[in-house]
Amino acid sequence: MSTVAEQINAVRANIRRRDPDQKEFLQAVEEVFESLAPVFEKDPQYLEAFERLVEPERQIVFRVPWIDDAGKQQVNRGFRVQMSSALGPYKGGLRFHPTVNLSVIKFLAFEQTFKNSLTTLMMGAGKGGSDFDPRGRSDREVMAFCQSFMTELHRHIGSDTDVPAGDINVGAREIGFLFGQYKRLANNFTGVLTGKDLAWGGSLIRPEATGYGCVYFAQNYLAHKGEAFEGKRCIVSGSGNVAQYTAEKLLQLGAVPITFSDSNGYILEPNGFTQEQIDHVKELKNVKRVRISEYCAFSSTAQYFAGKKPWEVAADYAFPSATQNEIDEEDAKVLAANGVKGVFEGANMPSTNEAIEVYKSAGFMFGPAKAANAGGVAVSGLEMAQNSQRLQWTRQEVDDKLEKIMKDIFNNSLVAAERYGLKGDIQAGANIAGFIKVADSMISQGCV
Ligand SMILES: NC(=O)c1ccc[n+]([C@@H]2O[C@H](COP(=O)([O-])OP(=O)(O)OC[C@H]3O[C@@H](n4cnc5c(N)ncnc54)[C@H](OP(=O)(O)O)[C@@H]3O)[C@@H](O)[C@H]2O)c1
Ligand SMILES: N[C@@H](CCC(=O)O)C(=O)O
Repeated sequence: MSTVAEQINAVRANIRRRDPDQKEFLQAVEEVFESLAPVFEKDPQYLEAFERLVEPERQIVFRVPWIDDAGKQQVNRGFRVQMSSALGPYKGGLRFHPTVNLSVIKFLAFEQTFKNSLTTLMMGAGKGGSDFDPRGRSDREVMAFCQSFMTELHRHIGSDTDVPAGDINVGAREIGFLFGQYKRLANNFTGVLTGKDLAWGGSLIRPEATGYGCVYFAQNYLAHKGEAFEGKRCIVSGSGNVAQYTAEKLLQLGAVPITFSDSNGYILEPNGFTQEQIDHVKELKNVKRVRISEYCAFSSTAQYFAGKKPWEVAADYAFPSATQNEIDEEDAKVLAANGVKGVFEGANMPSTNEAIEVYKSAGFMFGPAKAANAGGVAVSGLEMAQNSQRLQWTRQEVDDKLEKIMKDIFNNSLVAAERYGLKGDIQAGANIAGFIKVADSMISQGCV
C-alpha cells in the first residue's frame, strides 16, 4: 500500500509524462499541486479528482484560413480547450497572439477552472485562441480572421455549452465580429459570448471588471493587514484592458498609479497618472492601436524606458497586468529591494513559481491571479445571468455585485488556508477553495 506522498508523486509523474513539452501548463499544475497536498492527504478521493481534472474534457485544434488585404491566403491555428464542465457551461476567453499554442491555452483553461469556481457563479472553464497576430492588420483583415475562426468554433459553443469571451488582443471589436458570424451561422441571437456591446446584450462594468476587481481584491487584503491605498505608489504593467482599469480604480481609491507598459518598454509618470492621462492611454491603445511610447508626446513629465520592464521602479505595490511570466525571480528580488510590499496579479500567471518563492520569503502580500483577476469572468457570469433574464442591470448594481464577489473571494481564500493549516497563505487558500468546489462536484457527478 503506497503512502499519500507516493500517490501524489505518481500522479505528478504521469502528468509530466503525458505532456512533457507543455511548459506553461506544467508550471500552472505544479503551482497548484504544492498547495493542494494537505487536501489530498485528508481525502485521497480529491487526488483522483485532480488526476481527472488535469486532463481536459475536450481539446479542439483547427485550421483558420483567411485572405489578407493583398489578396494572399493566410493560415492560422485555432484552439478551444474545454477543461471542465463540473460547475456549469465551459467559460473563458479567447487570446489572439503569436505566442499562443496548446500549452498556453491549456494553462489558461486550467487556471480558469479554479478562478471560475472562486467567483461562486455556475461556470465551468475553458479557454481558446489562435496564433494570429492582429498587430498591423486592418479592421477588414481582423474581421476576415474572426469570421473564419468562428466558422469552425460555432459548432462547439452555445449559451448553455461553452461561452467564450475576450483576452489578450480580443476586445470589443473582435467580440463584435465573432458574434456577428456566430449569429449568421447559427441563426440564433443568444448570449454565446460575453464582453458584448451594451446595445446587443453586453453588461455595464464588464470592460472595467478585471481591473476594478483586482483593485477591490487588493483593497480587502490591505484592510486585513491594517493598510490603505491612500498615497501609495503602484506599478502597473501592460496598457490594455486590465491595466487601464486597474490604474483607474487605483486613482479613484487614492493610490498613485505611476507606470504602464507594452512589449516594447514602459512609461513612467513620476507624480502619477491623472484621469485625463489614463483616458489618453485608452485612446492610444483602444482606438489608435499604437505603442505606449507615443504617450510621451502628450505629457512633458513622462519618461519612456525602451526594452525595459517597470519592476525597476521604487513603489509600494505592483499590479502585473500584461502576460504570463512577466516577473521572474530576478525581477521579484528587485521589487523586494525597492520596497514593494504587495503583488496583485491582474494578468494570468504573471509570476514564475520562483518569483512567488521570493514574494513569500520577503513577506509580501500576494494576490494570486486565480483570485485577484476573477472579477472579469465574474461579470461575464453576471452578463450571462442578464442575458438569460433578457434584462440589463444598472452600473451601480453590477459594480456592487463585483465588489461583493471580490470580498468573498478574499475571505473564502483566507478561511480555506486556515482550515488546512496554512494560515495567511492566500495563494494556497485560493487554490484550495477553488479546487474543493470543483472536486466535490466531480465526485458527486460520478466518474465522468
Ligand atoms: N480581459 C480580461 O477580462 C482578463 C481577465 C482576467 C485576466 N486577464 C489577463 O490579463 C492579461 C492582460 O489581458 P488584457 O485583456 O488586458 O489584454 P490586452 O488588452 O490585449 O492588453 C495586453 C497588454 O499586455 C501587453 N503584453 C502582451 N504580451 C506581452 C509581452 N510578452 N510582454 C510585455 N507586454 C505584453 C500588451 O502589449 P503589446 O501591445 O505590446 O502586445 C498590452 O499592453 C492577460 O494575462 C490576460 O489573460 C484578462
Ligand atoms: N480572459 C478572461 C475573461 C474570461 C471571461 O470573461 O470569460 C480571464 O482570464 O478570466
